Amino acid sequence: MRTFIVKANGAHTAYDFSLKDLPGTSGRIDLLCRFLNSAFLLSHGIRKNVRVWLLLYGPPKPPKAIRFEGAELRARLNPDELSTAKLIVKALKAGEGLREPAKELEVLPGIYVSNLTFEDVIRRTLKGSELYYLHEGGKPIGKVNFGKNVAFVLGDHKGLSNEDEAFLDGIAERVSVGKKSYLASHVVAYVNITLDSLGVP
Ligand SMILES: C[S@@+](CC[C@H](N)C(=O)[O-])C[C@H]1O[C@@H](n2cnc3c(N)ncnc32)[C@H](O)[C@@H]1O
Repeated sequence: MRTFIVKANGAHTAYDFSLKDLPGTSGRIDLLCRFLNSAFLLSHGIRKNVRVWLLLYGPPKPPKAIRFEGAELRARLNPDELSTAKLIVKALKAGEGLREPAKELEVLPGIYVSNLTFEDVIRRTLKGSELYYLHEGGKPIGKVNFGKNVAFVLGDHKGLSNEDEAFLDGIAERVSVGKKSYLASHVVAYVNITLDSLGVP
């Protein structure tokens, strides 16, 4: 099982943006759409062994956590950003009335929304997976011995904050796919393909 956790510090937590201008109005939800597509899509199918947590921390009411489960997804993830953005909008609308800190609401099969924090999600994930933080300065990915259940944390276009990094220190090994800073959606595609070649489920 592969889990990808992306912390999007500016991504809006309510549907107060324009689908016609995602990069300019949503706090970069366009980036999250490309991330989801790279995490799940194969040429003719979907990766059922993938879970993605989107942690949205932008205005007006952070946090919002949206979980996508490959094994349960029925809604079509298409390569275009707009249809993926509409799934995120659906989740944000469904989560508007949520008050409980830990309750997850199923929005569509395989898509859940909650008020879980980044730290909550990391703690949950640690119970069943080895945790890695994808970072340019980390250990080269080819030198890591991965187990069966692996989880990776990534930042958005601005990267993780010092506080987020301090929280991960000691609980997540830093792993790198190269010295250059790549787009998060490219990194997740590279990690998926590398894990495929290493035979990691
Ligand atoms: C666009 S990058 C963020 C760049 C941002 N300027 C920074 O300084 O962190 C988005 C995320 O992709 C991951 N990433 C980018 N390049 C990477 C690399 N070479 N190896 C591992 N992870 C990488 C990191 O998790 C990063 O936070």
